[in-house]
Amino acid sequence: MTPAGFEQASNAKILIKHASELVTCAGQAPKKGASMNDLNIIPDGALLAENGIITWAGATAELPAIDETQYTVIDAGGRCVLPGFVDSHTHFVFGGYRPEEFFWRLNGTPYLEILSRGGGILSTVQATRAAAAAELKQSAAKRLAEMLSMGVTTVEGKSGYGLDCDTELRQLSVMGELNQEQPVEIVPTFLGAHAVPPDYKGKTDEYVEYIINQVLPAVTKQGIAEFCDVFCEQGVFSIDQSRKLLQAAQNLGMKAKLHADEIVALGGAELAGELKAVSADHLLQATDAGIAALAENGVVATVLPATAFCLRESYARARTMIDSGVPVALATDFNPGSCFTQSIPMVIALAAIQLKMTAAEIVTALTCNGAAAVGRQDKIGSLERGKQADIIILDYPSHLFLVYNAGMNIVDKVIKKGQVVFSKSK
Ligand SMILES: N=CN[C@@H](CCC(=O)O)C(=O)O
Ligand SMILES: [Zn+2]
Repeated sequence: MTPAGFEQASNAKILIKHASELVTCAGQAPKKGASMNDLNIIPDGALLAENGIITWAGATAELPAIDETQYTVIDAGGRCVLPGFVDSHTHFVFGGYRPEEFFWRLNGTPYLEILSRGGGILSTVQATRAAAAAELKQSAAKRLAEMLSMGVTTVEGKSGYGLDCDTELRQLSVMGELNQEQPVEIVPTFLGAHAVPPDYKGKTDEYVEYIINQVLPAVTKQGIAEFCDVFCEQGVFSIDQSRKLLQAAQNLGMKAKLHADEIVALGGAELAGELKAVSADHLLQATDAGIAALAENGVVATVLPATAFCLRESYARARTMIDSGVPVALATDFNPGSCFTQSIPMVIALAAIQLKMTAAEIVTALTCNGAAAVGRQDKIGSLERGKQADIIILDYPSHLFLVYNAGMNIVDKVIKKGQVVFSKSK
């Protein structure tokens, strides 16, 4: 496995030809309802890119006349080519680990009980506060490299393990630096309202005021987060507290996301609709009314089946969401507690088997709908003229193998902005 140097010239020209399937995912994004099955596949497809941007996509037989010696030429040799995956919900910058918690949960201690006893998220907060930026950066870089090898070309990353101004800013600036230094594009999200820190125990309203009055302004002043998120959950942040915080963030120009209806049906999906949040995530317990609110307001439902699996909870009703016209994205939720896996193959397997999504819907959910969940659908998520050349080449001829070769990583090559940044084969 050879991750090629990201520092290579980005003005390189690249030609990919003879893709058995060029899965373009072209068209309006996000896709919803039946259109989530529209992958717009070009058989025996080809693609040209220059300066990191796709200039042409079509059938190999119709390639424009070009001087191939000026291009990096990749013959896909009858394999499937598709847009890079967007992992639109992760918490990949953190200190410490919590393996013991996984087993407490398996033995019956609920996730929220561990948190209310001062463990869970709060134990990662302690470890993250104690970690220097360089240490956080080193472990995060390794996690990004693992994601890249599974075809992830863009990842959303959340703060939320500081719960104080300094550490939240440190997590976000680590993401900013990594964004410049390695190929996986990072979309930073401020999650200061991830839990109530010990010094504010029993004073959640005061903590929300602290976030609104002190931390949010510092984050926006530095311009280091695009989204603001909140863990809207029973015993964590209420609907009213979440609304107040997200409205304050929206007033400062940030876009909203919510951890919604994960453990308890609190009405987070309805709040996401009311606020016209970009995405509502988890949604294991979302009600019919909540799903209707997402559909009416075009909120992307980011479904995280690996978390439900690791928590042994019932899965989000992705089928109902799709059939109700909600644009659905899939993501890993990689974090040190509820879901310590960045495995895209696992997410795909769970989506097919447990969420009953089709292979095409899964590809849509991980590409153009994932792009919409991070507000970048105009730049990434599909292979069409004008979009960024973020591309995956599989080991096999069809996207169906992503599901069929259950739980396996079948990504052979990853191209980011027109450069080969990961290659399993020569
Ligand atoms: N549920 C809230 N936040 C994370 C878990 C964070 C943690 O347990 O460290 C999630 O999305 O699953
Ligand atoms: Zn999360």
